[in-house]
Amino acid sequence: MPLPVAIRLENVCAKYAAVRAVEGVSLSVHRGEIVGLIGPNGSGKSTTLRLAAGLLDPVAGTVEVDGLARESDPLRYARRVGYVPQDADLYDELTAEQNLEFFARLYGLRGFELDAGVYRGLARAKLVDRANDRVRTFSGGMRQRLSIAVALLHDPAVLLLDEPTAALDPASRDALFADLHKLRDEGHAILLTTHHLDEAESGCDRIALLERGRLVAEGSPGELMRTKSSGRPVLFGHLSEPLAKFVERRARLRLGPGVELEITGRRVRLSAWGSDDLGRALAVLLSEGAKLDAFRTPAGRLETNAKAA
Ligand SMILES: Nc1ncnc2c1ncn2[C@@H]1O[C@H](COP(=O)(O)OP(=O)(O)OP(=O)(O)O)[C@@H](O)[C@H]1O
Repeated sequence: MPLPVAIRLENVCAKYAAVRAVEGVSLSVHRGEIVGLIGPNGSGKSTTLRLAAGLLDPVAGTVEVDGLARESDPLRYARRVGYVPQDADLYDELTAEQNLEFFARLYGLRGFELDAGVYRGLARAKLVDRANDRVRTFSGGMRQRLSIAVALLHDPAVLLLDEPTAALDPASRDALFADLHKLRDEGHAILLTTHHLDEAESGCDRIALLERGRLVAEGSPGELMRTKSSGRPVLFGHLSEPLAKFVERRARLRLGPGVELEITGRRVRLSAWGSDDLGRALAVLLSEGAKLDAFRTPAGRLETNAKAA
């Protein structure tokens, strides 16, 4: 029997001035479950997460954690939610311990509770032996672990992560998912966004697919594979060096119709209508100077196709 629902979005809509970013999304995440929000750029993933975090007010619909509507008690709601933004909100010039202490004080921890929270955070982030090192000396994986430990300082039931793997290499990404699986098994409800279908497929219990602000499919990775597989070839890669924005723009101009290129941090996803087109697109990317460490095209894996949907 599934554990109770921890976070529930019911028919939620969000706008930025005239831009309708999320339209009528209903989604629940149970305790002991990891749900991955996927979708193309601009489909509303981050906005949905910000709604769930209580950082953005919906223009319609309700958002609840453990049955508590945000508007009824915003402070209690905030205590139940941990949010890890895309760019880690850490202080580079402070040490790991000082960062944890700073945020723990903001959460109102004092005395023994404060000391215990900071130590638990260091242990959770596997940074006990780096407690006194400044964050600016940390790798992407270490920063990400520390950000998650900060988000969990007040022991929330719900953990929300925006593109948590964007700046991670494949080994750190796998380590992150191992940590998330442990948190899930401890009973946390986890909602995360990703561009990468392969990691949603292997790391999440359920996937929700957004397109143009609407939830267009939801289910286990297996279910979505059966209903949404389009056979469109896709390639996942990892850049050994970040791609300059102007190079990315130039490559996009040359890629031609039907080719989709998504770059998140160092992670690359390229898809096209056919294998030949995909090969040509890869050649364009490489000729523009992209340095891909590794790439793979998982045959028969979950792939969505916004144009054909
Ligand atoms: N602060 C903002 N002001 C105005 N429009 C915004 C703002 N943030 C997002 N939008 C718009 O809202 C829509 C949804 O954006 P959102 O960032 O939620 O999508 P996303 O799926 O997370 O995209 P990405 O994968 O690129 O991060 C887009 O049209 C975007 O341009």
